[in-house]
Amino acid sequence: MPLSSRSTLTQYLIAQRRRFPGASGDLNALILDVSLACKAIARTVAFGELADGLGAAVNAAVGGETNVQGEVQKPLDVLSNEVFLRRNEWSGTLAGMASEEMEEPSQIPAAHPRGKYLLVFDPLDGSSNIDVNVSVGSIFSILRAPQDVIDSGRDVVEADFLQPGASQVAAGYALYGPTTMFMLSVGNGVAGFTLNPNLGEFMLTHPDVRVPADTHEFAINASNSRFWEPPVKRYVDECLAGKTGPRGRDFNMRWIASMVAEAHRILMRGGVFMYPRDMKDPSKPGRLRLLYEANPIGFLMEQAGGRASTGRQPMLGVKPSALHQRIGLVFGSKNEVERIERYHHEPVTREAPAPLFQERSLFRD
Ligand SMILES: O=P(O)(O)OC[C@H]1O[C@](O)(COP(=O)(O)O)[C@@H](O)[C@@H]1O
Ligand SMILES: [Mg+2]
Ligand SMILES: [Mg+2]
Repeated sequence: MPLSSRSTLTQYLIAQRRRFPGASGDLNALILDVSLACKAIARTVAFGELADGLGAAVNAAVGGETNVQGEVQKPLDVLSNEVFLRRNEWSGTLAGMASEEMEEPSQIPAAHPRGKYLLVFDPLDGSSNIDVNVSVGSIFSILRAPQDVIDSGRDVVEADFLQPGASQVAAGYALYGPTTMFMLSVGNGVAGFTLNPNLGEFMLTHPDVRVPADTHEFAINASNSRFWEPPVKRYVDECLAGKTGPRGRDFNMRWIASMVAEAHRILMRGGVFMYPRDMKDPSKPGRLRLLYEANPIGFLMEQAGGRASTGRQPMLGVKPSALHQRIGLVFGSKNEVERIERYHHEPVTREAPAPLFQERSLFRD
């Protein structure tokens, strides 16, 4: 059956599975469970201050609790994490899960069947935006469990998850915006689905998402400019110089403070996003997390013809060293990301800085 805008996520997955005649269907079952978790979170997010049990405290800190990142947990962070765990632990497709909100990997309870995949997620990205009613989302990455985990059915440990982004079997996110969307790649391009609230179904509305190679839109938290490394300063200064600078054209800037929403804008119309490594806190080589933010978004970008990088090397080639590892992240339109990488590899010469870098930078120290 050919796919159309009336196709559901299930129908799309069935069509994808035909590429692998021997496939068990476990991956499809897992993705459908993830999409169900996202629907449940979408409902809660949509109720806002009215959400049951959350009430006016919807965005207050949970009794001052912090997660493993040392960041304040909101009730919706905790609730979304629970929804992901509960929705996915029964499917029989998973060997284990890991999340931004849990220090250690989560085991599939002994009474439940275990499977061959690992699920890693940021249950709510951009949660500081909840109280101002700005888009948030859930990001997920699916890896194959190491063979000995599959064979023995043993408990998972951190090392099982430390696989480069190129090993992802599938990745995606749900965006809880004016409409709820589910963006997915199973390694065969990127497809986008819009939640039909009447049917409660994700419908295929964006069958083949492509990121334009060029853009005149960039996104970065400019309040960190004094901590940026020279290649990032140079790139931003050149964008800001617009028509009068070396780029010879004007750029627009965006910052939503919700990475998943920025990624969505870039998938839809191009752009470049940067949360680069900087000198703000030497103990943190970047703000965003490799396994459940940078890698899944990087996978989608690359699958849509864009590029994802640390600034120095392709993101998907990085071998992770820790479950909650942070990393500098640059992604979006291919030609711009490649330019930023080039700036990182060019030697910084004090005598010949980028034209506007020292004299006319709007973001000078
Ligand atoms: O506070 P800043 O510097 O604007 O950072 C915003 C960034 O933090 C994040 O919200 C981090 O994600 P979480 O909300 O999952 O912790 C990103 O989505 C976003 O890009
Ligand atoms: Mg996040
Ligand atoms: Mg989060």
